[in-house]
Amino acid sequence: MSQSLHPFTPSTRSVRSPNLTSSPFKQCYSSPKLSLPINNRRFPVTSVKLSIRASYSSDLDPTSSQVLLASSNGKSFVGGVSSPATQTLPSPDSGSIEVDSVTETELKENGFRSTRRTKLVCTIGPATSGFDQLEALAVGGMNVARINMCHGTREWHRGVIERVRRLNEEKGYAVAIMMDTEGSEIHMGDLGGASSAKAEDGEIWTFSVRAFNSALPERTINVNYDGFAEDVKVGDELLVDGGMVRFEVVEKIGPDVKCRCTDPGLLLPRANLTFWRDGSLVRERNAMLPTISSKDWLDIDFGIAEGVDFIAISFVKSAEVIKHLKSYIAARAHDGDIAVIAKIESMDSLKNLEEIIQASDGAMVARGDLGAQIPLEQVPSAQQKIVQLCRQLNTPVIVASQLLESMIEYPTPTRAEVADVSEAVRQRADALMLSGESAMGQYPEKALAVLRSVSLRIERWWREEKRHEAMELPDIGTSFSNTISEEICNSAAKMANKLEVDALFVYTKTGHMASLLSRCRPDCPIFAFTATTSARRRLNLQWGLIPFRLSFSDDMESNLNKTFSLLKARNLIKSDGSLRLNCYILPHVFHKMASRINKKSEE
Ligand SMILES: Nc1ncnc2c1ncn2[C@@H]1O[C@H](COP(=O)(O)OP(=O)(O)OP(=O)(O)O)[C@@H](O)[C@H]1O
Ligand SMILES: CC(=O)C(=O)O
Ligand SMILES: [K+]
Ligand SMILES: [Mg+2]
Repeated sequence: MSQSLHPFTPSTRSVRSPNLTSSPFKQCYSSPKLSLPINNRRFPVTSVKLSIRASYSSDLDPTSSQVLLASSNGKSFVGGVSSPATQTLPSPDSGSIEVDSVTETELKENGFRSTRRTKLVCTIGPATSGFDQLEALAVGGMNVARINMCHGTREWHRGVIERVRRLNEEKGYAVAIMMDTEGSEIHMGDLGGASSAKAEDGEIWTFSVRAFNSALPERTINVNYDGFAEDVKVGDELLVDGGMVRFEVVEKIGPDVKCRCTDPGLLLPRANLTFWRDGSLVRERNAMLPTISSKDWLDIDFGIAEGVDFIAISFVKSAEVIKHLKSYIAARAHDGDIAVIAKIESMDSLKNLEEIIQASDGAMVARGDLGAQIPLEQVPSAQQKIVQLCRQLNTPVIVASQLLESMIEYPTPTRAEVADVSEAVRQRADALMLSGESAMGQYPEKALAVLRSVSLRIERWWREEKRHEAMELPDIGTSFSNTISEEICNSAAKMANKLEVDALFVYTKTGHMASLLSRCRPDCPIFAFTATTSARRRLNLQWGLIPFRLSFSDDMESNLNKTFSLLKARNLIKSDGSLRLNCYILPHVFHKMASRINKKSEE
């Protein structure tokens, strides 16, 4: 057998764990190759001494997460590709491993190191809600399907959720579902059922808060916010969708506001409205509207009942609302957690950015509305800042809106759009999102293919040319055990880059260790083995993680044996065992070392 294992241990053998005596660990311990960076600035011995006692007595379960690096010499993949559609899926019992069939194909075709790291979110609308259309997106690399509660009925969304779930079950995908709330900002009504309306230069349109029982009169738009007619003034500028269409307020007649179109364009149902006075956004009483409206709460109940994986909250203003929603979900969601995503799309959210990101399980740079609230030229720097901060605070981040806007109508993107997508990938956002391109565009699959190919190309470029500037990652652990996890992941990622290994393996119950590894953005993909289907789906949003579902125990040796035999059985590694493991890292090895050092210094 050509398999050889080299552990990541100090040169002394006395740290050997008593239960690690049989194959494959025997071999590991016979040829230790690496020495532990004990003097590493990031893992000072003194801090180990100070806090080691606390770590055993408190929340740390040294075996709850385990990290391993794997290398295959780039040759250990078997070429045979099984079609996702025809593959027989193992049942989710303890003797099986589940991985997304698209990823599996990609791993077999391209090798571990060439898998896509940037995750892709597609908004599902009329253009993509059918089973076959959803399947085409799944095949094309959709990791998360987003449903926007601004549009459609709950019944309609329920149908989408059911189809995505069926797709996952029948065809072996792991597409997660994100529900996006409407929020209570001002928006237009649904255009009386029309899919769009064209506003021409100079035309007079009526924006009204009246309820119309019959059909809407011509050139009339319903506004959802009762205070609208009172709050606007003659001379104000009215921006639809952040400036896609512009009007000037010319007259107010009771509940009706007459406006002249100054920038013509297409009005879409439920488009967002903002009004500006003397160059500033007017935020009258609407600033007092709740972040989560009564309709949103009903939608949230719906999302919990349907077991969605993520709930994205529109127009978040502070961390309070996120905390409130998380406790609401914790009290109600029985089937695993639902992650809460804060949409950064208002001035308030920028003001309270750090506390919002701290409180959330994820964030979205919602550039559509953000660009209506701050000057457009400030959106790129806001994006960069949000993406960086999210990574520093270990919160996954999605870059959303208008990435490939022209592809709603045309089959190829503009060069500028490709450059925009590249920039988001280069910033190493966790995920990119399609909105109208996939919801109601003419070329949803093509748009997704562009996101995929640009992501792959930029990621490769950056690996090959080492373009990435190192980002200072601040310590975020709030307890000693968290700090240990963090340091282990930082070191593992560093080693993985240096040794050019093919993958990092992490066994993680909650996904926390996996996300700490993802935060380091290593050069190789991270195989995250997790015990539940819901945790696996949630990991789908994070950069570089390849989530597997696998039942595992606290016995690392049996986990590894099981993982390798299951990966071999799936043809993900060669059956002759030629996958070479360069090294592995186990938290309890660190702990043993730490306690030894502790003892020694006491002697
Ligand atoms: N479920 C749906 N039913 C009908 N049309 C939809 C649906 N979802 C999206 N769309 C269409 O796709 C467009 C873009 O979708 P997206 O979800 O990005 O809308 P948005 O209203 O701009 O987003 P947000 O309200 O979150 O800022 C929408 O303006 C709408 O026309
Ligand atoms: C996605 C979203 O809500 C926005 O861009 O405004
Ligand atoms: K929304
Ligand atoms: Mg928005």
